[in-house]
Amino acid sequence: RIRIQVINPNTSQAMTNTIGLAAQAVAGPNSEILAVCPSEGVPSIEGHFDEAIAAVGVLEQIKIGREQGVDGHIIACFGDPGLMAARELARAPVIGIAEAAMHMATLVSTRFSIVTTLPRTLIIARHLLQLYGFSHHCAALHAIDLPVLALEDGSGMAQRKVRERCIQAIKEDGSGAIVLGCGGMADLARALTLELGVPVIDGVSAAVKMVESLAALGLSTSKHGDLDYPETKPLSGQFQIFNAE
Ligand SMILES: O=C(O)C[C@H]1NC(=O)NC1=O
Repeated sequence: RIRIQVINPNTSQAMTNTIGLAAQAVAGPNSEILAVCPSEGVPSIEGHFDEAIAAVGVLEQIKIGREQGVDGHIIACFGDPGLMAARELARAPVIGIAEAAMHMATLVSTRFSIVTTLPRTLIIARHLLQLYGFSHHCAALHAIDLPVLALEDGSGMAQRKVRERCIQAIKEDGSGAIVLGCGGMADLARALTLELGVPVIDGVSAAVKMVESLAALGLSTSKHGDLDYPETKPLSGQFQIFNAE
C-alpha cells in the first residue's frame, strides 16, 4: 500500500476538497490519498508574492508528510511553489502539478495550450515552461480572467469560461492538447476530454499516476548532490519547526 500526500498550497478547504477528490478518482487500488493544505498562509495563489508565502506552508506539510512516512508528495498548485525546496526536505518523490501536466501533454501531443485563471499568473507558467524545458512544446497560454476562488463559488461561471477557452484554443492554437492551469480545475479534465475530443490534462491526476510509477520503480528523490537534505543550522522564530529534532 502506498500513501500519497496531496498538498493544496493555498488555505481554501473547498479547493483542497476538489483536489483531493480528483486525486482519489484516479488513485490505484493500493494508493491512499492524504489531501492537506497549510494551517496558515494565503487563500489563493495569484502571483509571486502569494507563491513565496505559500512555499513555507508547503514545506511545513512536506515535513509532516515525511514524518508520517508518505511514499510521495504532490504540490497541487500550478506554480509548483516550493518544489525544489520541498525536494531537498523530502525523501520520497515530490511532483508539482504543472510539471506533471506538461510532461503528460508532451507524451500525447506535439504542442499543447495552457488555460489558467488570472492573466498575471501566465508569467509563472512561462517561467516553468522554460525551467522544465517545455517552452517549445507550448503553443499558447490563455487566462479566463477570473480569480482562482471563482472556481469554488458555486456559480459555474469559471467552469464555463474554462470550457469556452479550451474550445477557442483548440480552434486557434494548432495544439493537440490542453493543460488545465489550476489545481481547482482538476475535476474538469475528464469531461472536457470526452466532450472536446482532445486530451485535456489536469496536473493533479497526472501527478498521482507519476508518484505511483516512481514508487513502483523504487525511485525517490536523489539525495546525491543538490537535492540533499538542507544544511543544518539553527532556524529561528516561526521556522524553528524545521530544526532537526
Ligand atoms: O496560478 C493559478 O491560477 C492557479 C494556482 N493558484 C492557486 O491557488 N492554485 C493554483 O493551482
